[in-house]
Amino acid sequence: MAGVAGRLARLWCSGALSSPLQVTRFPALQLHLCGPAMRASQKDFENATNQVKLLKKDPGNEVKLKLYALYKQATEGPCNVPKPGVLDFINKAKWDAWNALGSLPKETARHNYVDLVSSLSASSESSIQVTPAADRKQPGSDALVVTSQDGITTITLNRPDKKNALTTQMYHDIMLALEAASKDDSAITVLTGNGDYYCSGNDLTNFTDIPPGGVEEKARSGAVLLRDFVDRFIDFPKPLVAVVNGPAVGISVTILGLFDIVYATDRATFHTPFSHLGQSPEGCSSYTFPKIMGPSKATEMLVFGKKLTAREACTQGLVTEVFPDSTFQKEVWVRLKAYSKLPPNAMRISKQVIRNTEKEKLHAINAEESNILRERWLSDECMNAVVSFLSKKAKL
Ligand SMILES: CCCC/C=C/CC(=O)SCCNC(=O)CCNC(=O)[C@H](O)C(C)(C)COP(=O)(O)OP(=O)(O)OC[C@H]1O[C@@H](n2cnc3c(N)ncnc32)[C@H](O)[C@@H]1OP(=O)(O)O
Repeated sequence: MAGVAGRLARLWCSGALSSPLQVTRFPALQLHLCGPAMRASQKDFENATNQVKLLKKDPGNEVKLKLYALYKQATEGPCNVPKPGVLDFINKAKWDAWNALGSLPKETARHNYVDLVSSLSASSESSIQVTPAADRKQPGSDALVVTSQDGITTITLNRPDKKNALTTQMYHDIMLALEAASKDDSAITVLTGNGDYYCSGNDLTNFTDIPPGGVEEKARSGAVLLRDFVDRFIDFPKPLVAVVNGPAVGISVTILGLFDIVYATDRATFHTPFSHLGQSPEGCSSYTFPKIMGPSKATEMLVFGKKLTAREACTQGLVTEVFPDSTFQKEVWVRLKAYSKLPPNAMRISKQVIRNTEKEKLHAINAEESNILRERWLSDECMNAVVSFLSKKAKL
């Protein structure tokens, strides 16, 4: 290592690496420096296919056809299926668009697709980062989108029409995403939401999917899932940042105590209405919240369900910094990009020094909270609250 570092230092001082032109003399370095503008890799392409799902504005039929055609050309080559009948308008329009690309090489189609998506992302004022290359298995559904760029892996909750409520599948997908992010080459991992909410907590319809073993079995498997889910946050080895883009409810609030940084828009609120729902705290909040804000403020939140504004949450130490909504995305991502350039191993080790002494305790607390919740889920208080929400009688 010292030899490589020394050689690089000498090259740098001699000016050999100071000009972009001269970089071409070092093919290994060139590999790292060529971005989508020069050549769209398979990873860039995969990432662009994910970015499309996060576009805020509908790009219109013409662009959608163009995207479709380029995608097909990039993945399957020239149009190779029979022309649909004239009355099959939609499929015929798609076929025409694909066929019109003729023998365009797959690589060029891939490149054009990445370019087109990138221009759409820039113009859609997306609240989501423009993010190429992610070398990972994508989650099982569009409800979670994972992207990687500039040393940051971003896990985005993407069910804006349901206020990003967490389905059982999403818990599993978040765990997989954290597992992958812990091993990838990013320095920082971010959790955020798409749309006006950060997250409305546990999807209350999860309670309606009763297995053959009945409600007891449902409560038991729910507690196992909760424990596994929270364990991943306790053990996550890299700096973990919550970019809270809007109101946060339930478990999305409680696990914030396990994050290293929490940035919030001034539009965000923080709400843990456990008593209203006949439930009890999770995500280690029974320990982290009193530690962060003192027992009485924690009681107001966790027992009485007091909803905090972003500024109140910041004063009480749950939120690191609050930004005006109008500049939130810009300011936060500029900040995170700068942090992500810091030496990753140093950041990882410093996090461990800060967090490791508490890990065992947190695991024990998580186990206890999950057990208690298993009982709560079987209570009349909880069942009535869920039925009430599902029959649209009650909201928070
Ligand atoms: C296995 C691990 C278990 C871990 C346990 C965790 C505990 C918790 O997380 S407790 C917190 C549970 N969350 C809630 O109680 C929130 C319930 N939602 C609401 O009170 C409201 O929807 C809202 C205050 C979040 C938003 O109200 P608003 O009027 O702005 O929008 P809505 O029209 O109500 O919502 C739009 C749409 O989204 C659906 N939805 C929102 N939140 C949830 C949710 N948590 N579960 C299921 N569905 C949710 C809502 O029903 C609407 O759907 P429709 O458009 O189809 O009616």
